[in-house]
Amino acid sequence: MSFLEFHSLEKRYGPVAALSGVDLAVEAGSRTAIVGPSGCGKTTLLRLIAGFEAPDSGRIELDGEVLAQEGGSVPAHQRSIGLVAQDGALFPHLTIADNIGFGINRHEAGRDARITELAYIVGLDKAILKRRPHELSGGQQQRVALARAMAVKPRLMLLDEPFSALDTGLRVSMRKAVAELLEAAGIATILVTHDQAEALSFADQVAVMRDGKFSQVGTPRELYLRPKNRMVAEFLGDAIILPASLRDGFAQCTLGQIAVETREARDNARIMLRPEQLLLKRTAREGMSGTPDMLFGEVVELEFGGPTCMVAVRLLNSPDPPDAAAIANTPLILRKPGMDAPTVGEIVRISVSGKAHVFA
Ligand SMILES: Nc1ncnc2c1ncn2[C@@H]1O[C@H](COP(=O)(O)OP(=O)(O)OP(=O)(O)O)[C@@H](O)[C@H]1O
Repeated sequence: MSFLEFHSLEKRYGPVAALSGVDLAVEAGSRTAIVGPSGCGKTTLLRLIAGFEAPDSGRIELDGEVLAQEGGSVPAHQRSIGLVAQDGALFPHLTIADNIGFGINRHEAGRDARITELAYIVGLDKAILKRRPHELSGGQQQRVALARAMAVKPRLMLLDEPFSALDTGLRVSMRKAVAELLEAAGIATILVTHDQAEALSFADQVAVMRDGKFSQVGTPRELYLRPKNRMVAEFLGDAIILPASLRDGFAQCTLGQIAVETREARDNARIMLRPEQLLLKRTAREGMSGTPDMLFGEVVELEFGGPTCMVAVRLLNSPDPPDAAAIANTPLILRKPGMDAPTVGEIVRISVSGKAHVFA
C-alpha cells in the first residue's frame, strides 16, 4: 500500500464533471507533479485532498487512514496536510511572524523559537518577521507561505502553482530550494502546475491530466520519451510526429530509416521524435548532389531566443517521397543553441540521433 492513494475519485459541479475517475498512488517522501491544461481539474483534486471539499464518490487514503469516502470525510484541520496556494494567500493584517505561526498554538512553549527556525529553514532573514506581507517581495511571500504550511508539521504538502507569480530566475531557484527543503524534511509533495518544464524537473512522478482524468502517470523520463499518445507528447514539449512503417527494429518514414524500440512489423504506425534528436550540419547546396541516402533541408525561419533558437527547416529531399510533399509544407521545428544556429536560407544536412518512440 502506498502512502497516499486515491481510488475512482469523482467530483461534479452541476453539469461539469471536474473529476471523473481519478486513481493515483504517491510514495512516502516522494514528489508528484500534476500537470494539465486550464480547467482540467487540478485544483479540484488538491481541494479534495486538503479536505476543503468532499468527493461525490471514490476514496482518499493517507498513511493507511481513510480521509474521504462515501458517507464521511475527515475535516481539513485534522488532516495534517499543508497547502501553499498560487498567490501565497497570506493574512495581510498579520505580521510575518504571526503568518508563519498561524497554525501553532499561541500558548505553546517555544512558539517564537519555532517561528524563527521555520523562517531560517525557508531562507528568510529574521529581520522581516515584524513586517507585514505587503512589505515583502513575491518570492519572500511565497517562502512565508511555505513556512506557514510547514509549521503544522504536515504529513503531505500540496503546492498549487506556487511559483507562477515569480519571474523566471527566481522561479527556478525557488523550485529547487523548495524541492530540497521538502526532501530533507521527508515530506511527500504534490505540485500542481501548467508548466511542463516545471513538472518534469520537480517531480519523481508526473501525472498528465485532461478532462478530469489522468491521461498518463509515470516518471518524467517515461512520459517525455514514451508518451502514450499525441496529447501527452505535445503537452510535455515539442514533438515531431510522423507516419511510418515498422520492420525489424526500424521505422521507414520521411526522415529515412530510424531505429525504434520495438521489432513489431506494422504499416500505418506513428512515431515520435523529440526535436533535440535531429542534428543539423551546415552544408553547401552543391554538397547535396550524388548523396541520395542523405537528408537535406533548408532553414526557412529562425527565431533567436538567446541560449536556444527556434529553427524551422523545410525538407529538400526524402527517402520516402510520398510523404515528402506533405512534410515540405510543414517545416520541422527544432530548437538549437543560439551560438551556432544556422541562418535563414542555409542548407543543412539532417541526421537523427537515438531511437524514435512508436505510439501504440
Ligand atoms: N466551485 C465551482 N463551481 C462550479 N464549477 C467549478 C467549481 N470549481 C471548479 N469548477 C469547474 O471544474 C472544472 C475544473 O476546475 P479546476 O479549478 O479544478 O481546474 P484547474 O485544472 O485547476 O484549472 P486552472 O489550471 O485554470 O486553475 C472547471 O471546468 C471549472 O470551471
